[in-house]
Amino acid sequence: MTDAAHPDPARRRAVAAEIRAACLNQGFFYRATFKNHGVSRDVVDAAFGQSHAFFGLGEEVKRSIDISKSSNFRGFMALQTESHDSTGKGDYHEAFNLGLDPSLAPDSMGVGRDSKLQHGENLWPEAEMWDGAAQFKSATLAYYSAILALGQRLFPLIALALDLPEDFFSDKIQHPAAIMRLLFYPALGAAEPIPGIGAHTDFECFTILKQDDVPALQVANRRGEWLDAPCIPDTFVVNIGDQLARWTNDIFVSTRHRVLATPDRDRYSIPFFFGCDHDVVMHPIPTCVSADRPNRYEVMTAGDYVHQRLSEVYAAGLKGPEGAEKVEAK
Ligand SMILES: O=C(O)CCC(=O)C(=O)O
Ligand SMILES: [Fe+2]
Repeated sequence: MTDAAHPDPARRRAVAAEIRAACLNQGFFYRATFKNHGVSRDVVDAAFGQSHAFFGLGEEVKRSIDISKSSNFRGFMALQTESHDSTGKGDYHEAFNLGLDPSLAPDSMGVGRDSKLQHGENLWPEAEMWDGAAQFKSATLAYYSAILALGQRLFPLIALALDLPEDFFSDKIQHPAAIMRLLFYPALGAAEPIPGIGAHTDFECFTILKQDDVPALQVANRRGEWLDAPCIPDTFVVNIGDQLARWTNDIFVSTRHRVLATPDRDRYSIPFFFGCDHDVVMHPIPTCVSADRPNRYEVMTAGDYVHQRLSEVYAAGLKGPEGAEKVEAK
């Protein structure tokens, strides 16, 4: 997949057809990172460089921005804090979560019914604790901005792929509920295998994932068999999330995926979860319902849907910060 917002409509329709085929079948596709996507290699390299630096810090600095100090699920999550796996041992990764930063979009702050969940403060390390704090913030936000823009350019292609006008989603992604995570999967060594992240589907419309060169990601096909999603240099993996699967009346597939334990190498990845504005009412997409395929889902707002998913996650025992029912979780 190489072209995003190509000026030639025929080319855009061709790309959209490729996306449609991928989304109907496996819900996963690869996109070239640097070609025509406005995401520079420097921005990607700097974000990964800063991710290495951050996770290499001592516990004291990382814990200073622990997620328990956030009212909206931002900040650092220590190893095995969350669990997607039925063993309940906790996924073997550390994370740093952020959302749309007030410094990037002051006009989006406080917008919407549950603006706290959608938009709010991120937690950043203090310069007194880490002299690399400013660099960490600027590289992370540069990457966030680049991928936010890429996601906004992907929506018109998704619209075309669904036989909708290209601008169908434009008014629905004005204040996007986009959450990004820096993930660090330390080498397990000889320890008993624990999944890096247990099998799950993502909540939002789609995820734009950048992985490093350590293979560990797997996706389930329709028969439930696990297939490797290899690291293809200079690509993003894009996968459809539950919000879009639901909105498309299950025409698009939200695929289960997982990350295996990495025995002898550390692994880093950066997923970016792109949800639409929380006050959008997810009426079934008109091209996805018919007499033969009636709408399968209750109509609700994107925000209510995310809340519902979160309460399921919390009911399953993931401990959140105070006011957890108000927070974004993965
Ligand atoms: O690290 C990866 O490759 C995937 C991460 C993931 O699936 C998630 O954070 O939801
Ligand atoms: Fe995921």
